[in-house]
Amino acid sequence: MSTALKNLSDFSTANLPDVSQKRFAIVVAEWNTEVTGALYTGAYDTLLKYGAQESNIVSVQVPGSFELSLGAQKMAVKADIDAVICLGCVIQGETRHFDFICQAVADGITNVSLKYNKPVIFGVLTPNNQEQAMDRAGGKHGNKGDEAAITAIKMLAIN
Ligand SMILES: Nc1c(NC[C@H](O)[C@H](O)[C@H](O)CO)[nH]c(=O)[nH]c1=O
Ligand SMILES: CC(=O)[C@@H](O)COP(=O)(O)O
Repeated sequence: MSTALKNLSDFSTANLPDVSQKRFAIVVAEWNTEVTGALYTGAYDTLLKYGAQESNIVSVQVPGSFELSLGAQKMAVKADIDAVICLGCVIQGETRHFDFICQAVADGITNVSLKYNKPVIFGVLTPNNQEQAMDRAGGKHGNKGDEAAITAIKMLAIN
């Protein structure tokens, strides 16, 4: 498997832009809070590590990943928000509900980003089970929250 024993958060941090004056919104789904909380910590700490100011990070919770798109839109519409990071974890159940949520949130977040011409980052895990989720929220495959924060920073370098 392509991800076996691989740290998926092994990304380049060369040539990152100065984001000391940039304002970020982090929108977090409450579902699977053990996972999304770890994603949030990863994203928040990574933003600070690479130059963002605590006072320039706005955090918002939504009930589930399906609501991330509206949460992102409520943040992206604000003139003083430069980038939005969406964090969630949708775990496959017995039915096709998983498919509809994942597709809806991927499409919804993309539409918000294009509508407001701002980075809106898809930091949503879509694992088959809890173990796969934890592996990507600070486990052996890294932290998708870290990746999402770095992605937001890198996108702000594009004018
Ligand atoms: N099963 C998961 C959900 N389900 C809830 C939906 O996201 C949504 O809140 C509901 O359908 C009402 O609109 N959400 C997750 O984030 N993760 C899941 O595993
Ligand atoms: C992805 C989900 O919404 C999940 O909780 C649904 O589980 P199920 O498909 O077994 O109803």
